[in-house]
Amino acid sequence: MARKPLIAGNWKMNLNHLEAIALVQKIAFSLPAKYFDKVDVTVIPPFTDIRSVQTLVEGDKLLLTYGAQDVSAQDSGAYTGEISGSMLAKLGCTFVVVGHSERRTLHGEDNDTVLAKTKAALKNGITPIVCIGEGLDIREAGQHVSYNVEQLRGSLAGLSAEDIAKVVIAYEPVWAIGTGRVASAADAQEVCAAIRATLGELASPDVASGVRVLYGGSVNAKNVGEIVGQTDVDGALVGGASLKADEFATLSAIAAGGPLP
Ligand SMILES: O=C(CO)COP(=O)(O)O
Repeated sequence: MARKPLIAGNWKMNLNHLEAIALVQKIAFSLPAKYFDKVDVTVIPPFTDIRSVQTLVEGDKLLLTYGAQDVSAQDSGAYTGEISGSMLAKLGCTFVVVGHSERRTLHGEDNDTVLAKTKAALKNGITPIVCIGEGLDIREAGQHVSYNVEQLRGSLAGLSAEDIAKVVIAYEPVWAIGTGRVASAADAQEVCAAIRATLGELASPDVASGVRVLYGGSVNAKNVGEIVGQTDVDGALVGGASLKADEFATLSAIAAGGPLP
């Protein structure tokens, strides 16, 4: 099944709502409509920027989409500081990142939490981008494939094939995030292929062939072509390079198969 590449820019805790508007305008200007037939492009700003991004995207009928970096596992109630899936749906979010390694590490999110948040996204019609990835110790011990397969199984445990068909998976080796140390294209392919095989077991080969599996970790305009050229890599979750309009537009164009803007 042909899978349309997805380039998702995870801004992390960067840019206020005014800076967000400026960046989205620049990206949209740099990436004319013709590219969007061949690549889906989404920005994932902090919560406080989303309303402004929504107003801009809807007002100017931009073709890029947007999402959030996290979602509560709860529907509503006494959960100070949490943001619900229905709130994000109301803001027009297409995607939500779930289980990013920074949340797994800094906020103690385990697979059960990630699963609950994945369900919260699905319940509200938002596509979860479920993140998995090994640390350097696991990679050096040669355990990365089995580690990622187990993390994937835990993060999707009990979901129906119909639900699995609606998720995006992001493989982000922790040692490659923000370090400038990108996994080789072969490394990315090895784990992404194992992810797809596992999705085949959890759902069906047919479902697995339609699910987008992204790579993330020091992706930039120079390395994105080789990475998304791999059979089982369907795009990228981009951190640092997504904060620069020109670079993000260029790498999105490369993922679309060109030409460069
Ligand atoms: O964590 C990432 C995206 O979610 C990757 O970040 P960098 O692209 O800055 O390495």
